[in-house]
Amino acid sequence: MGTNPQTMAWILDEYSKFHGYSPAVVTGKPIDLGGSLGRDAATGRGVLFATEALLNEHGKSVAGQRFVIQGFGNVGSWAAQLIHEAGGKVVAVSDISGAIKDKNGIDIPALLKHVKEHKGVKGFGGANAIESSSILAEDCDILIPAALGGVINRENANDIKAKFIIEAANHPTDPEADEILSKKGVVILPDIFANSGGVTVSYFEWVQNIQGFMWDEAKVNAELKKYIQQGFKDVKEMCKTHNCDLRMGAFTLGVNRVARATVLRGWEA
Ligand SMILES: NC(=O)C1=CN([C@@H]2O[C@H](COP(=O)(O)OP(=O)(O)OC[C@H]3O[C@@H](n4cnc5c(N)ncnc54)[C@H](O)[C@@H]3O)[C@@H](O)[C@H]2O)C=CC1
Ligand SMILES: O=C(O)CCC(=O)C(=O)O
Repeated sequence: MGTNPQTMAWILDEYSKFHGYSPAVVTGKPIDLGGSLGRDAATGRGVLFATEALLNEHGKSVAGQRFVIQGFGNVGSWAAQLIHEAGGKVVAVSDISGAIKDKNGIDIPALLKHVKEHKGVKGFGGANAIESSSILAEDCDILIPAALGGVINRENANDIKAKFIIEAANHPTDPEADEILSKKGVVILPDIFANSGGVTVSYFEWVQNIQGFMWDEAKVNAELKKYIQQGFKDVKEMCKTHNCDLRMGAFTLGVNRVARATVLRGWEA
């Protein structure tokens, strides 16, 4: 949070001063310095693909669903834009400047223009201002926390009306809230899967850097979609095998992969 490609350019420059030009040392760089096409949108695009996979599993699609998004920076604004393009209705949005709501769906291209000019959602004429503190409890089908960690906790978990939570931020849900929401039947797509589009395309950026080659954006997006869709199937498989929720399924899948590699290298199980 609070960083951008310029920040990554400075890290590249500092490291390269001491070790020679080393583009693969940091990801999320500007395109002109070895960044990957599609990295800017990747976390939001991954959120869209992951949400589509989850909704399909429940016999639904993004089109027509009502979304609330907390955070309108890199992740939140890209997620909003792509969800809007896919026919989803973004009914409320917040950022550090304030929160806005329109139950008929916010005009996201107009909001993006407003945010570019005014550095925040506050004052957007196409929706009503609401209290920032109420954003997580707004009526919707799908809640996307895309700002800070720890925002969903035992104080507010019972007020949440969404049926699905897509964890675009890192660690937005406290363990106590997880338990409360699970009892309410809310399905949570965990951060380590839901926001993995970012690190996946960062991995693609590293692959391109070490090969000294650049993929076009269509290839980046197509590879990302493939990985997210396969990842969802793998997590679901783990959930079936261990009769657990998506968070436990995702953790079990990850830990198993590392454990298997460790044992194959000759370490004791
Ligand atoms: N950018 C990426 O590729 C990835 C980001 N993430 C996570 O996603 C989250 C958002 O990251 P970015 O969008 O990159 O950051 P960013 O700095 O571009 O945007 C952060 C947004 O959150 C808003 N915000 C800050 N405090 C807030 C508050 N108290 N209430 C409401 N909104 C608030 C800001 O106004 C801004 O709109 C973080 O948790 C980050 O760790 C996770 C994976 C990848
Ligand atoms: O781009 C990356 O390598 C990781 C990004 C990420 O996961 C984050 O910003 O939290």
